[in-house]
Amino acid sequence: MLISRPRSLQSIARLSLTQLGFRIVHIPHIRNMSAGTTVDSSTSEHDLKRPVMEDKTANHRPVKTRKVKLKKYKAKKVDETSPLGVLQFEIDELLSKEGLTREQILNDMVAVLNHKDIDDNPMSSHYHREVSDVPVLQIGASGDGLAVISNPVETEKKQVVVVPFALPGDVVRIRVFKTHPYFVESDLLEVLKNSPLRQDDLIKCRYFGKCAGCQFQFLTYDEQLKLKKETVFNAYKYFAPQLLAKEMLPVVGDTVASPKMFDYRTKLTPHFDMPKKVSKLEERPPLGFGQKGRPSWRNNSSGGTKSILDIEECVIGTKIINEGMANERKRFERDYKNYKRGATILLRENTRVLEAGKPVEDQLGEGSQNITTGQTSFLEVMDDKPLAKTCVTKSRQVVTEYINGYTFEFSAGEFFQNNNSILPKVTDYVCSNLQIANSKPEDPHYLVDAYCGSGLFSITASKGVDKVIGVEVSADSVSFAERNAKANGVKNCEFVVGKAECIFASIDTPSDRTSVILDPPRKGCDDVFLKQLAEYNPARIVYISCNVHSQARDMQYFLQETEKGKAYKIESLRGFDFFPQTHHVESVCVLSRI
Ligand SMILES: C[S@@+](CC[C@H](N)C(=O)[O-])C[C@H]1O[C@@H](n2cnc3c(N)ncnc32)[C@H](O)[C@@H]1O
Repeated sequence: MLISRPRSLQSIARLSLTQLGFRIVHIPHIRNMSAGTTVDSSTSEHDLKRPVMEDKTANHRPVKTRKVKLKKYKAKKVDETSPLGVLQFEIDELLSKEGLTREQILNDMVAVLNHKDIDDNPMSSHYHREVSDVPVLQIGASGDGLAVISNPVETEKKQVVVVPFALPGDVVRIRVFKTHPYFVESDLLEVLKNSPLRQDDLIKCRYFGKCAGCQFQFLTYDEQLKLKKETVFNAYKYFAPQLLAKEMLPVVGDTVASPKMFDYRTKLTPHFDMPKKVSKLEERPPLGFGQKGRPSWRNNSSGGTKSILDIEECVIGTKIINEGMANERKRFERDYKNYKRGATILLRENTRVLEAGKPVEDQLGEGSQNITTGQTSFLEVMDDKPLAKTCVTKSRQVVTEYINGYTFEFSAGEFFQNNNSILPKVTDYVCSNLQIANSKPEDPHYLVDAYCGSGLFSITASKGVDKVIGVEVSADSVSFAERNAKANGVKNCEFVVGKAECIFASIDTPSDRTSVILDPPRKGCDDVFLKQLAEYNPARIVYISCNVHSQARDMQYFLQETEKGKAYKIESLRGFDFFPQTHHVESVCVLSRI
């Protein structure tokens, strides 16, 4: 009789008998099947219901129906431009370098989830194991190392393993702890041989190597900038391959450095979880940031071992943010029993220009307080004028930033760029790239700032143009954009609450005299918007993005799939390092009409 089995069961049987090396393998449902059951190959891999069958042997008793419930493997749908989506491209690239195919690295998820070995251990215990002497081959956009190891069960196969805190050229010992179809996740246990890139003496933070926040502290800053340049190039290689093939990409420019490499983050959000099945906290839970796996390579116990690390200071946070964190931790120590569920604490830097002759304390406003003295903590800083910095913890409270001579106010909980040290460079760069070629000073010049937030680019670019129209979906941000324009004496900006996709219906500025700034959220722009943008046909486009992968996808769509987009070229492309010590890169792509 022909036995047709679903693929995963076939592979379970094959694994069990030929590759595990066990004498007998206890797989009762498979033994029954091989006694003559036919399973339609269209049956779900995961939920097999055996039909009632007539046993043609001895006594004609019907075989009882038995339901075999296999645990399902549910692959989550991922956005291609998310870190997991990008990893798929990086895996393919690694496989092609190593002369491997996807079939050779496919893990049998059903076996991992359902199978037991002769000693009744779950099959996952074979997959999830320590592996030593693993050479790390490449580094991905998320800052994790990638390597190839042998499949522990199907020995002719390999596995791609993601190793956080590992660099190409490192040789490491790892523990594999999670299996996915095309890769496995691991913890870095020990670095056996250092990559030439690795400089552990540069590490400033005792939580580095454990905390999910930073990935690059052991690299020189130059190396970090080089890696980010590669990330920009790779993003276009993966998501805009047609542009690469048709030589429509300029050479990626050097990544623009952040003036501050540490002490730059003006916003941090430490959090804590309520332990499961606990309605009242009896001991203070860890308060800090997420732990990246269970690494042990740095051999220290800082931060504890829970999934949230207890973190007292953050070397990339500004000084006043760290003071606020110290205050809020003390307050949490005192009040944690009052919390009924986990929470996030907002820490946002606020800057005020000090008026001469008035006590500083009277000019601070609300902010994180020292719980012993009840005083708002502050830092006095001398810039071109005397400033006081405080740390705001209430999301509706208004905070102020000073950038390139402009003042910006916004709600502490709303979007605003988090590294103010690099913002003068970025705003200058954006302004200089909005200039329309061959225009005379007397020619009118317009700017549309789609996704304008509280007006950062609209206002800083307003001098060079006759009129700015900003669009933003958050009404709160738009009211701040209006308020910021007024406070800075800027009269040529108009802000609209609405979706960027709707802006073009109401824009009446001549397109060949108009430049457009795009600064969308991580997911990028949608096709409807890009089509309308192409139809509008502006003279120049400056696309700023915190996700270079969605930017690359959008650029290919705009230049290849829209009618009028074909009449543009990418003039320049480069990263800005808004987040030193981390893998993040902000990308700026400039388009002009051919
Ligand atoms: C990355 S932020 C940029 C804000 C601003 N350019 C800045 O640098 O401060 C993206 C902004 O887009 C807004 N946004 C999200 N979806 C939008 C949409 N469909 N139309 C207009 N604005 C949107 C968000 O509220 C957010 O303020």
